[in-house]
Amino acid sequence: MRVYNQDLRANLEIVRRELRLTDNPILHHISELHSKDQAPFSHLLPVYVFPARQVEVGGFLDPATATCHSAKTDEPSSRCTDRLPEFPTTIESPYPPARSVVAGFPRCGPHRARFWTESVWEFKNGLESIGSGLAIRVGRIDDILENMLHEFKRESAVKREVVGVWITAEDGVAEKTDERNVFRVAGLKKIPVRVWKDEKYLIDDRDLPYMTPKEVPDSFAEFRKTAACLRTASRKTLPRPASLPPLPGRIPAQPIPFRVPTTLDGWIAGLLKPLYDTPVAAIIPPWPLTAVPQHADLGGEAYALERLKHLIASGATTTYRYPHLSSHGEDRRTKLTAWLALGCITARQINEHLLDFEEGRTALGHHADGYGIGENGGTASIRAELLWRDYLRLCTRKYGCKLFRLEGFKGDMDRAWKHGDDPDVNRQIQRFVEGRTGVPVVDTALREMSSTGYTSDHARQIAATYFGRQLGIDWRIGAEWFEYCLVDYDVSGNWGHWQYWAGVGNDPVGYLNLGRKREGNEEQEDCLKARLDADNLVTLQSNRREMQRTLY
Ligand SMILES: Cc1cc2nc3c(=O)[nH]c(=O)nc-3n(C[C@H](O)[C@H](O)[C@H](O)COP(=O)(O)OP(=O)(O)OC[C@H]3O[C@@H](n4cnc5c(N)ncnc54)[C@H](O)[C@@H]3O)c2cc1C
Repeated sequence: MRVYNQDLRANLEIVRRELRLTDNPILHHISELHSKDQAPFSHLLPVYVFPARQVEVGGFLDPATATCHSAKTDEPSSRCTDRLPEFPTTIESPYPPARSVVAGFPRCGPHRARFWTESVWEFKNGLESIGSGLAIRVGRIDDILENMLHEFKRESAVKREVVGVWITAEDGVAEKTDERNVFRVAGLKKIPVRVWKDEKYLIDDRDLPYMTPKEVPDSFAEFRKTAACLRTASRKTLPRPASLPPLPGRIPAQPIPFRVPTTLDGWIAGLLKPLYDTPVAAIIPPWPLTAVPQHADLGGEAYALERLKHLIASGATTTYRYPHLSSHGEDRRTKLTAWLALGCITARQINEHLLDFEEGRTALGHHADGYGIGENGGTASIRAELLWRDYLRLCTRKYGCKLFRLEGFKGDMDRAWKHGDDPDVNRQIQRFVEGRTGVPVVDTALREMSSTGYTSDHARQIAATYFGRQLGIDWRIGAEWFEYCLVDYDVSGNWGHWQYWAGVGNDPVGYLNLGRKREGNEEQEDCLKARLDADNLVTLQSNRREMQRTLY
């Protein structure tokens, strides 16, 4: 009989878009149990998987696992082991390329890939600072889980077992499939799975008045009524955990044929490498050197909080949405979305900071206009915008895969869409992607987005309206292009808005007439002035002059 000197009972946490320590329900709960010595496990293993269906992971294929091919016969001969192969090799990924369904764009472009990696890495550093760590892997969540559960128990002087798998719920269709697969894999080993609520939104799921997703109204205005007072609609944030149970000693490695790096630079290089080889990389025109990117921030929780504090201290949260006041430029928009999308910060953290400022509870922002005098137009607008995020997420919950259907939530089968198989339409798509449509305001938005990963809400609306309603092209291609470009890509935010502006989503939407092309593009210029408030245009307009020098 085998004698164990000590049991190792590990809980496995599959980390998703909750890349933060503060206001993190799972970590808060574990930390509480750990501090009272009540945790039902001795070790915690947080695991993050870069999903192969969303981001190209070919840059991590390990040549040492390649199948060697004879130069003459080109037939597989043996598994390569510890030396570089003599003959050309093929390393096959077990996963299909991460490409969009309609147009075949890579699903995640360089701006997001970098920001995402930085955010994961900073989360890993944060976990290490409180006694834990993070195993970062690539592939499919269920494959990694299966491998981990299998390898975990391998020969050891200590009895090692995984006693639970925890994961946070998400509403996207593919994310739901991942969840089901986690249940399947863990179920085969009789390991219980616990699904936690996603708490990065403004209004907590438990406070919504709907019994089922079907009850979510098809109009934002209607939904808005569910939270009469947005200031108090949010729950309290959770404190940063003081410490966590340690990692189990031996952590199963990344399964072949991949090998994962041990540095941030290695991760970024691995994710960017396949992108440079795609045709898309070659067609994006260069960003004019003198133009200032509006979103040049780094990924990770610390940077998100720094940005939020800066917005409050500078008074930008008070002047938000007031185009004629003095805060032109960089701070006209919060630019918090990329962090929100990855869960580096939560909407309720933003709300809580705004409340502290409005009530003068902390010294932050005490020199700024609006300090200590209650809600103002700016802070109220930010809350209203954050509610939009909540709403779009609930629409995804309600409509599932209809989010990606051409006929949209409305099921509008009457519209005749143009498709890329027509050569003329294909050329229009190409020009849209390149930011060379000939409509300056659209081109400015598109080129800013592809070059920097960000453009403002109004600029996005204009580009989406132009593509979906003016050109009448299959709007999903535009949505897929945005998915590639945007640093703040979020499945509900992007696809929900594209439906809306293409006129197949919820809420009746006004038609944003960008005007026909004509001499001097005066109409577009007027439209630009009307739709894009002075805000980011200080940057955008000076960028535009630079761009037009390159473009026209
Ligand atoms: C075609 C199109 C595609 C979009 N794709 C995305 C996307 O992939 N991911 C995404 O998060 N948002 C998306 N949006 C919504 C919006 O454009 C961005 O949230 C906003 O531009 C982000 O900039 P910001 O952080 O400076 O936001 P601000 O304008 O400063 O707003 C503050 C916060 O409110 C939220 N917010 C603001 N405007 C909206 C809005 N219209 N809808 C929902 N939430 C909003 C954001 O979380 C934002 O961080 C899209 C909009 C359009 C028209």
